[in-house]
Amino acid sequence: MTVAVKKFHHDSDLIDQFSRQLCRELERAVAERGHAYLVVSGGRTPVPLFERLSKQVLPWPRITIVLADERWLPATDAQSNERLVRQHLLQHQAAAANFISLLTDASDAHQAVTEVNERLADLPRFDVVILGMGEDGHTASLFPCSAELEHALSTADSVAAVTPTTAPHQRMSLSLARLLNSRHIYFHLSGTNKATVLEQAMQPEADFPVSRFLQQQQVPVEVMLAVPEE
Ligand SMILES: O=C(O)[C@H](O)[C@@H](O)[C@H](O)[C@H](O)COP(=O)(O)O
Repeated sequence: MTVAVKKFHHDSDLIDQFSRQLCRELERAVAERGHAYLVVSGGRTPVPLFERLSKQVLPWPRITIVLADERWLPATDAQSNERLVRQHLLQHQAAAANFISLLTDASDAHQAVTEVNERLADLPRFDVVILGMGEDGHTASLFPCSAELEHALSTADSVAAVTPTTAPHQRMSLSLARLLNSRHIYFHLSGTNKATVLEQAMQPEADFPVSRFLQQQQVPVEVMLAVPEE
């Protein structure tokens, strides 16, 4: 399956097209199956997309949002992905959406794996998964530097606890298997550095965590990439 890469020179053009496409897919999922499941990522890149999506008229009560990964922090922390989603996505029209948190009261993410797996156990195939990527080739919290990487890439569980050594905070990440149990995966990327890493990660011999998504044959992948004009 080939990866479709759509390049934009302006973030705003990317957001226009991406949000329209997402609306169509979410509407279609609700029309066909009665409910839509949307997975979103944290980090800085998705903020303008979240803000745009939050204002769209969609059947939000029939849409459930899950994070691809969470930093193991209270949901009130400025670095929390849940806080980001609550502040920028679950607003306006989208305030009516359902949200499933990846957080528990446990102080260590490893202690929370069973509880979070149970919380996600009944979820069907995701309709749309939106992932980001770091310049080290991580996606979700599948960090190349972490001791738990092989487990997170091979487990049949929905989630894995991950301790990155090159990024702050312990994480709870959806596993590779759970993320690939989806109908459509998007990567939302911005900047020339990420464009370069993407190109490397798409090579057949590349072994970045993100390569597991770019090289698989199971789920269609589309990259929405904003790079300034040369
Ligand atoms: O919580 C997180 O850190 C993520 O979900 C992570 O996978 C993110 O998508 C990338 O690190 C890109 O982050 P930026 O958009 O901030 O570059």
